[in-house]
Amino acid sequence: MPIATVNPANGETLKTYEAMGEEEIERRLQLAEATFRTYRTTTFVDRGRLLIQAANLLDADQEDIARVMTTEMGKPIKQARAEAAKCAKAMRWYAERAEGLLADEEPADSDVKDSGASRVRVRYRPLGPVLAVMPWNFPLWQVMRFAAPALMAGNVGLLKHSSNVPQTALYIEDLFHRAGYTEGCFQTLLIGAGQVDDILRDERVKAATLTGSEPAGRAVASTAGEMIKKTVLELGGSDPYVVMPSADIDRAAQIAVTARVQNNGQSCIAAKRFIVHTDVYDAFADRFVEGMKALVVGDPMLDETDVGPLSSEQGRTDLEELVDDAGRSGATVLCGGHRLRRPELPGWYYPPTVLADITREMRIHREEAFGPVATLYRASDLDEAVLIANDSPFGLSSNVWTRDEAEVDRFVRDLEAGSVYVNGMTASHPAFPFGGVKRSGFGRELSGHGIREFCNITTVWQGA
Ligand SMILES: O=CCCC(=O)O
Repeated sequence: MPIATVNPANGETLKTYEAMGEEEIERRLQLAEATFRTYRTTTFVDRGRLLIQAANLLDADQEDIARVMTTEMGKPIKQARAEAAKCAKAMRWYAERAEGLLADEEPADSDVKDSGASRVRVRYRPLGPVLAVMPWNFPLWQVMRFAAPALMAGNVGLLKHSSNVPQTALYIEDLFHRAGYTEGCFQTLLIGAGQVDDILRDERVKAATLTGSEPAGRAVASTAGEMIKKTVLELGGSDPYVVMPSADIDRAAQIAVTARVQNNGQSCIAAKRFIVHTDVYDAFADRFVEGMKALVVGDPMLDETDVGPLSSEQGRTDLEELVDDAGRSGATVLCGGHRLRRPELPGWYYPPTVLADITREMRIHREEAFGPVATLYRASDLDEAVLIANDSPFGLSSNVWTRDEAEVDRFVRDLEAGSVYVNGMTASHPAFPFGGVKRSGFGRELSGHGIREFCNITTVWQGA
């Protein structure tokens, strides 16, 4: 894939970039290593000051960077502004808390004594240059939620961003430089996917984090495994959204629409499979379909737009194929659907779609639908709802709607996912761990768990 900005709202190529060659990559790796040697010795106060400055600059740039993101990948402009604001919030969150999150830990006195020590401490030390392979869907947020904790922990970052968001990738590097970070603290590598493997194998790169597709995750994890390097993987999701009879059905249906179409339906934590108790199935389905039909699909630069184009023609083709496959196997299209009903706009649009009568044989039951397409399932009771919810290779997040605390306990006990959101939709927050199980990946981002992922957790044992 060429490194280029191609506007998904009209297919126009606006800017192309040459991939960096071996010499430039070598220069940047050397710089990362050299910078780490000194940056690792800076104080939390110094690091926090830099990160707050970057957050302030980002706030000032909000409208400009929002427009760049929308131009590069098509998200509605209001959501792009919110993404920039969320990044600044996470940067401040880590700037203010990293020292506490990484404070030395002291084991219990009895254990210290038992080990024969006079004192034992656990210290979180940085690892070194970390390679971040990031996706286009939240082009600023995905990077910042790695960069903010990594930089606060004393690591330095190397970014391989998705090839369709080069201007956003370059903006992030520039943002950190303008904030006062030395050049090697955070560098964007404009490279193709084929150049990642060599960089990951380089001894100077100590760890990697990847958010993206399962094949990309598998490739990075397998090289990292061979090289014995730590990785965090955040891959796909096909999150369940379970609605039980005691729920507020109007609200559950209203939030379901947002949960499915946020970011034009291209979010790993978007609710994708709607599993509804048979007693409230019809009521929920009517309201949900009504909400999906009412969405404004159109130019993502307009404030009134709810759903813009998909990020690429291939992305739309993939989604169409999933929907067509379901249709051929007997799914009922409650709204939206196949390409003939695609809105007649020049870009890569796809209409908000709801499919019912889903069976296990359909590809859409097992695969992630990366676009505004929802699948509806009917469950006869809680046990069946859990069975359907867990019948997926993915386990990123989950959503349940019920006012019955016993049911909440059952869902929390049994759902195979990295989080359970009750009476609300999944939304990442700097303070809460984010990540999944099964083929959604491993490791956690955000919170104290996220910042400790790329630390050398060091036991310091002192004798008498
Ligand atoms: O695509 C997955 C990440 C979405 C988010 O953190 O809000």
